[in-house]
Amino acid sequence: MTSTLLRLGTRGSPLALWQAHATQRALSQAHGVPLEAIEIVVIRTTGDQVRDRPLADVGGKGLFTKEIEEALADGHVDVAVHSAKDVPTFLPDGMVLAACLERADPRDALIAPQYGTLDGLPEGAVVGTASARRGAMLSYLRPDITTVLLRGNVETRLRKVESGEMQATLLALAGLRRLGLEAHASEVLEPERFLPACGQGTVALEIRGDDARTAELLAAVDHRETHLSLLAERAFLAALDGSCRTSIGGHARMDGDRLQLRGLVLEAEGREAWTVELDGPADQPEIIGRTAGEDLFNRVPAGIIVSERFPS
Ligand SMILES: NCc1[nH]cc(CCC(=O)O)c1CC(=O)O
Repeated sequence: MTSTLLRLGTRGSPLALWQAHATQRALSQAHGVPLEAIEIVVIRTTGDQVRDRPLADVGGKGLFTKEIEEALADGHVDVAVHSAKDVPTFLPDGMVLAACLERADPRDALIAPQYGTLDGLPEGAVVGTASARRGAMLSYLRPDITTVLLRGNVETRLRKVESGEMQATLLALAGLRRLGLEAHASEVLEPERFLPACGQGTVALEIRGDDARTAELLAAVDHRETHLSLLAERAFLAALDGSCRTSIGGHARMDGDRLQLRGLVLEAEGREAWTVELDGPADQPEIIGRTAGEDLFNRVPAGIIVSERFPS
């Protein structure tokens, strides 16, 4: 019998399981132990049980992470494996993001079986999404388009578009790839035009802040560029104090020893957008993120940014 080196907590959705298995593979390789030594523990979350309402109405961020963090706090698991994009801006006390796997493609993809591209969608087309950012961004670029709520897992969403219930949807390219569904992407949207969510495409590993043993084990799989980018993107979000009701995009990438961050806040209906671009030394991601966030915060009119800590 193999003894357990680490226990990974994850949701049970196909995407979450892919992430847990990727983490398992990376850790098993890095430490020269069999896959079975890295145990995967599936945990059901509140977010998994809500199908019919916008997530923001159920209580916003944390719906997909709370129960996993509880298992982490209780010591039932050593690591919580998350899609970085679904991790709330402010972690519970005592928890830290210790490591990131190498980022996959962070771009959003349009799935429009009949029309192909955003520009090719007919006047008044109906596009489904559950993301405030994607809905507002679409309206900003194409004010004639109607966005409707589209929830459910990736397969369910694709089926609704294929059946003609709506003309298009938008999904993360990374998620489509992980599920082997990339062929459904009819257009990949460049960050310059359609800024992804902070953390999109990144798998983040959360641990108890006082768990030095796990921190050391995870250091072996940490991808530096991804980690620095995530720190910048999350510091940007924190400075804006944004909830998932606020439409915020953010994307950082490294260029040599510099880190470049692009950030965006949209008015909820996509009537207006405010953008920021900032670069700085790559080893100061949090300063870059915070400075960019504060700059936008000062330029965006009151009422546009909904606070996560003091929800309205
Ligand atoms: N909110 C759900 C979610 N969380 C992470 C991904 C995709 C994978 C990733 O961004 O790492 C998705 C699906 C989507 O937005 O299309």
